[in-house]
Amino acid sequence: MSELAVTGLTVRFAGLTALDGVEFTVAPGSVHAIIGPNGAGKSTCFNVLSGVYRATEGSVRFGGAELTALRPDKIAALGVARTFQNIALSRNLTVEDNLMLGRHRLTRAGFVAAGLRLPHARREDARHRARVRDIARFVGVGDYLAAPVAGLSYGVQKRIELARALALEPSLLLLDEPVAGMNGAERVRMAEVIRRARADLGVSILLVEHDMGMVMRLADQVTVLNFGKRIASGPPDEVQRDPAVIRAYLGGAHTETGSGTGAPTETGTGPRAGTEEEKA
Ligand SMILES: Nc1ncnc2c1ncn2[C@@H]1O[C@H](COP(=O)(O)OP(=O)(O)OP(=O)(O)O)[C@@H](O)[C@H]1O
Repeated sequence: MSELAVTGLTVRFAGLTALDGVEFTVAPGSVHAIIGPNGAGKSTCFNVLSGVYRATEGSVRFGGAELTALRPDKIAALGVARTFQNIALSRNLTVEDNLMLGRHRLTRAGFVAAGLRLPHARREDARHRARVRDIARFVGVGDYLAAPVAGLSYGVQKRIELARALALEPSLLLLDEPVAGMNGAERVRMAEVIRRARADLGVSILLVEHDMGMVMRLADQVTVLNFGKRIASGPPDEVQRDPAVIRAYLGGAHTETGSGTGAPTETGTGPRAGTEEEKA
């Protein structure tokens, strides 16, 4: 299992510095959350880690590789999978086919062998389908394998998105707002799946999430960004009490638009970090 080490990460877009010398480490098998007000640089950070954006400066090391030099498919091939804030599934395909697509990098038989249904390609296909069924059951969508994604509820689709990332057999999972737009019961369920992905599969998880209840409950370590800079890091309960963090969330410079956003404090001035149960 590898550690993810981010050092001096800087991203500039024309005149704007979206990330400014950001540093953090995700220990193997841990859950690390990145939080911060809107526009703090969280998505930019995810996009660099998954190869979608290029870093202007700095380094992202994982398993001996420098990720800033690699394209998204090469990063995925190193065992880094991500989910997206907006669901990125093929809506007209079945759940099973979406998960098989997520597994694409692990399949050896080429298109021709698979198309001709040669014996070795058939055996490989059966092996992958069996694993996909296991993963679907793991995230609680086993009953929907044959169903097209389009007709399924939003909460179920978010779990399929997670299953698709797990189908890659990742050692590091990047989760971009996994409970955004979910109701309370769906949030509780997703939190449990994420907890088990770490506990049972040993996957390291980097989480961007506005729901502070989720962050406080799931994360071992939290990094707080504001205007592209790291302003705090540490265990959730420490970070929650950090005056710089409270100021960043209460400062009027940002507009909160997402559900469950607000100060990760219990001061009563900003929305309190409620648990998922409280919100259910
Ligand atoms: N492709 C881009 N081109 C120009 N500016 C960008 C680009 N992507 C992000 N930015 C800017 O970089 C800054 C950081 O944005 P980013 O989306 O990373 O913040 P965030 O913390 O994810 O915010 P949110 O919580 O609203 O998703 C913002 O000022 C944003 O407008």
